[in-house]
Amino acid sequence: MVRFTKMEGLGNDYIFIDNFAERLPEEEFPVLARAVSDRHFGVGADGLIVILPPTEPGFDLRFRMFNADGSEGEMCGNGMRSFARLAFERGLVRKTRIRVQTLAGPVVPEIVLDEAGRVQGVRVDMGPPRLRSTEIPLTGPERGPVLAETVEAAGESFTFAAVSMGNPHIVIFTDADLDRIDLAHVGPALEHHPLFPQRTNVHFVRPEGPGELRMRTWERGSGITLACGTGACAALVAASLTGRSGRTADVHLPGGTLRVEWAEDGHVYQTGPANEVCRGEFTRDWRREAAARS
Ligand SMILES: N[C@@H](CCC[C@H](N)C(=O)O)C(=O)O
Repeated sequence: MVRFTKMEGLGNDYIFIDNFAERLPEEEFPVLARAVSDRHFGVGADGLIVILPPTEPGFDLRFRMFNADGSEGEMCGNGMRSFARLAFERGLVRKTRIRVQTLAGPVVPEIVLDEAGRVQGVRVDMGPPRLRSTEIPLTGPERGPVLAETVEAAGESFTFAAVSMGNPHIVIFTDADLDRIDLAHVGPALEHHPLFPQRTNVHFVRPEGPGELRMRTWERGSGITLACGTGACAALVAASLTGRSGRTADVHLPGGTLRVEWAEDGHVYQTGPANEVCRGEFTRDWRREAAARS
C-alpha cells in the first residue's frame, strides 16, 4: 500500500509520493511509475514524481520524475509547480522559495500567494537553456546551436530546433493547423529517431504573434500530453533565437496557458497553475505483478 497525491498543472498530471513518509527503495520507482500511471489498471497519470531529501548541501528537497513508461526524465516543468505547492502545503518546507535538486541541476520554484495567503500559482526559475548539440544530445559531432536541421521520420521531412532544459526537446515550427498534425504517428518516430540518442520530447509550435505561441506535444516516455512545461520553455527559447517571438510569450497548450520569460540573467522562468486532484492509497500488488511479468 502506497499513499499518493495526484496533482495536475495544465492537465499534465502526475502521481506524487512523499518519500519522507513512504520510504520506498529508489530502485522501485520505475516499476511503480508504470503501475500507477496506467489509465485503466492504475490511478492514471502522465507519470510519477517523488519528493525526497536532498543528497547534496544547499538544497531544500530532491525531485525525481518518471514517465508513464518508467523511464526517468531529468526535469518536468509542470510537475515542478505541483511539487512546490504540495511540499509547501504539506509542511515539508516552510518557505515559499525552494531550492530543488534535480537531474537537470538546481531548479528554484517560488509559490505565488494572494493577499489572503492562498496559493495563486507557482513561478519557476528553470535555469539557462542548453544549446550545444552534444548537450541536447544529438548524435554526431558538436555543431553549436541547432536551429534549423532536417530529419526524416514517418515518411516526412521535419525542420527542427533543438533545446535542452536539462531534458531534450525538438521544436518544429509550422503555420499549419496544429489539430491536423498526426502526433500519434509522427511523435514516436521522432522520439526514437537515431539522431536523438537519449530519445527526445517533440513539439509542434505555431507562432501567433510576437508574444503568443501555440503548441502540441509528444512527450518522451509518456506520449501525447495536454502540456509540457520544459517544452514550453524550449519553444520560447527556439522562437526567440529564430526571430519568431520576443523573450516573453504566453504559450497556449491544449491544457491551458503558461507564461514563459527568457530573462536578461539568461534563465528561463515559467509561471502557471498547480492543483491537487485527489489523494489515496495505491493498493494493487504492483511488486508481485511486475515480478510475474519479468
Ligand atoms: N511534462 C513535463 C516533462 C516530463 C519529462 C519528459 N517527458 C522527458 O522525458 O524529458 C514538463 O512539464 O516539463
